[in-house]
Amino acid sequence: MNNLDLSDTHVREQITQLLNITCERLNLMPRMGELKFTMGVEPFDEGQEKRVLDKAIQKAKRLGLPKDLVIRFIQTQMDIAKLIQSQIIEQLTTQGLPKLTDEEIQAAAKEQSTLRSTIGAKMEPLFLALKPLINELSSPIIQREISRQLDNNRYTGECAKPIIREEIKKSFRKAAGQIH
Ligand SMILES: O=C(O)C(=O)C[C@]1(C(=O)O)C=C[C@@H](O)C=C1
Repeated sequence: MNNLDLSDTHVREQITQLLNITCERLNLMPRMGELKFTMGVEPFDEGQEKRVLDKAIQKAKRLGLPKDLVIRFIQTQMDIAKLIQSQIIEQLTTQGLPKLTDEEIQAAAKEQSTLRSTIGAKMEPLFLALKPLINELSSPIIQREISRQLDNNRYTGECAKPIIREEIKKSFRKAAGQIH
C-alpha cells in the first residue's frame, strides 16, 4: 500500500473486515467469563496466554508478518478479553449464586476447551485481515478510520460498548508501537 487514500474503498473495507473479526473474537469472551466464574478461576491464565503467543509467533512467521507487532497486537486482544471477563465475573459474583455441583463444574471445563478452539480459530482470519494494513497501521489516516468505524458501524455485543471500543482503538495504537 503506497498511496494511502481512503477514497479507495478497499482500505475502508480492509479495516471493516479487521474490526469485524476483532469484535467476533471479543464476543466469545463473556461466555468464557461465565465459564471461569463457574470453575472458580481468574480471567488471567498464564499458561494459555503463553500458548496463544507461541501460536501467534508461528503464524506470524508463516504469514510473513512482523513478530513484534503481532505479539503486541494479540497481547492487547487478550488484555481486552480479560477486561470483558472480569466485568462478567463481577456481575455474577454480586448475584450470589448457589453452590455448583461437581458435574456443572466439569461441564464448564469441557465447554471451556471447546470455546478455546473456537477462539483459536479466529487467529488466522484476524492476522489475514491485519496483513494488508500492517505497514500503514501507524498512519493517522488509518488510526482515524479505525476510530470512525468503531464509533459509526452498528456493532452488537462487546463492540457496542464505548469502553470496549476505546480499548480496541488503543490496542491498534499499541500494536503499531505508538503507545505502550
Ligand atoms: O483461553 C482463555 O482462558 C481465555 O480467557 C482467552 C484468552 C485469549 O484472549 O486468548 C484471554 C485471557 C487469558 O488469559 C487467556 C486467553
